[in-house]
Amino acid sequence: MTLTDQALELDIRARAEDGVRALLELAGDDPDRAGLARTPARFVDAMLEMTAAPGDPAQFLAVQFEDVGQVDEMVHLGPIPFTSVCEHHILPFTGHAWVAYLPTAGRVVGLSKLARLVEHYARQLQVQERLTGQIVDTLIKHLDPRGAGVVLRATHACMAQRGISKPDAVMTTSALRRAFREQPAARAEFLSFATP
Ligand SMILES: Nc1nc2c(ncn2[C@@H]2O[C@H](COP(=O)(O)OP(=O)(O)OP(=O)(O)O)[C@@H](O)[C@H]2O)c(=O)[nH]1
Ligand SMILES: [Zn+2]
Repeated sequence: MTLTDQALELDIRARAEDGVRALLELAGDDPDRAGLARTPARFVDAMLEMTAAPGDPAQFLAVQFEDVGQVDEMVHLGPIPFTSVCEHHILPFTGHAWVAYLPTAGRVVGLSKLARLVEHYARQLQVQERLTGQIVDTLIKHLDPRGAGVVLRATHACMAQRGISKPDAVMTTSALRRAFREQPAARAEFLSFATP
């Protein structure tokens, strides 16, 4: 990062903290009282952490195993807990992901990579439908499996703590590709795994 980039980042950060101070004032509080003095900095840090999109799928999905024998069956991981941030209200949505694929010969990844994939796309400003599609499409792109599917179930703080105030309403989304979409048996097998 150049000095100019660093100065720009510091300037954006200062403006972001000023924005949080303004929000606190708008909410009728005193941003200078002791309990709130570091809140703008903490909030900005939290925001950066929650949207940091850890890891690079192209790198961690490139480590593929060829010596696992003939893998004809579905590989499935879930429930994988995740938390993401709704891009409309910048509030969390939290739940579980189920991820599965039907490997192409020699294209199997370590199980943790499926959880890393969920984590990568969850730690961004999101809507649940896009998050679901990005996870499955990245698996398709890097593993070229015969089929893949993702189900997400989550509760959204923006529906729980404001607005319509329905704390327990669960949003379910799914994205099915190739055999999971085209073959009823593969679809049924995946969806039977992907239940709470
Ligand atoms: N489809 C979808 N909608 C979402 C997601 N997260 C939040 N929302 C919805 O995004 C919508 C934003 O609607 P707007 O009418 O622009 O905002 P709003 O006035 O705050 O909406 P209310 O929540 O109905 O008060 C709301 O209906 C949220 O429930 C998501 O992941 N997917
Ligand atoms: Zn929202």
